[in-house]
Amino acid sequence: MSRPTPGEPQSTPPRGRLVVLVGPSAVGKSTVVSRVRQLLPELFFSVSATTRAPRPGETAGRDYHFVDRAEFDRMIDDDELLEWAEIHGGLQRSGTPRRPVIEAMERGVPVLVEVDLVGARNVLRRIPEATGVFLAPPTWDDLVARLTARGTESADAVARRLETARVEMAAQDEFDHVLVNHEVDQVASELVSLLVGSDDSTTDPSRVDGSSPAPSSTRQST
Ligand SMILES: Nc1ncnc2c1ncn2[C@@H]1O[C@H](COP(=O)(O)OP(=O)(O)OP(=O)(O)O)[C@@H](O)[C@H]1O
Ligand SMILES: Nc1nc2c(ncn2[C@@H]2O[C@H](COP(=O)(O)O)[C@@H](O)[C@H]2O)c(=O)[nH]1
Repeated sequence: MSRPTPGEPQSTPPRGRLVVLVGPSAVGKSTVVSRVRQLLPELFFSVSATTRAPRPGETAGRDYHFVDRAEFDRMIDDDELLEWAEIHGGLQRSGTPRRPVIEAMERGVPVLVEVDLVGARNVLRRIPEATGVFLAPPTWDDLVARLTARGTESADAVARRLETARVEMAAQDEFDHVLVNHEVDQVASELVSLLVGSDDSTTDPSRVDGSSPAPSSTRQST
């Protein structure tokens, strides 16, 4: 294997793309993310730290790093989080460990971060090259049906999540893409395109603004 000679510029891989996924509770973010992880095994999915308890079926280290409030506060104090937020009116705190995200991008690996609205705004402000994706339900009634059918929250928690959802739905225009989760496989493959660049606008001479063309289920939000 040949080594670079001293002084010779070393080639570094292009930074991996960072996609920030946001959407109201029960729109299907975790379901879509699981599918994306199957379709794109090289993906780095950012595992958040959270103070909430695991749901049935969730695995520590895969779905979340479940930590207590003291450990979460230590992570904030030691500046280990790229962003963090109080979720659902302070019911829980969740945050994105910074180092793994930056290191994966520097290795050229695509990165997917799933956060709430506050977290998404903070990541997009701190890392302007990131692509913001809002996952929307087909209709408000579909969202309510998914949340209640999941059956993981009390009636109070459902009401609080729907309050948060109204605020989140009103913010969808802030994002680069709005994907409507009619069908998990369709949305997952659109996210894969955004992560690995088959949407690359440089291959489309009709685009002169440098922006990415919209994937097929992207809705122009009004
Ligand atoms: N395209 C879809 N069509 C019908 N049901 C769906 C679809 N996508 C997800 N679901 C269902 O909706 C429910 C909520 O999905 P999921 O838990 O993935 O949502 P989430 O956005 O991650 O929620 P939260 O933010 O509360 O963690 C689940 O029961 C899931 O099976
Ligand atoms: N700001 C952040 N928000 C996060 C992070 N990880 C998850 N989330 C968001 O929290 C809510 C609730 O999620 P749940 O799994 O408890 O139902 C949802 O909007 C997630 O996107 C994070 O690291 N930072």
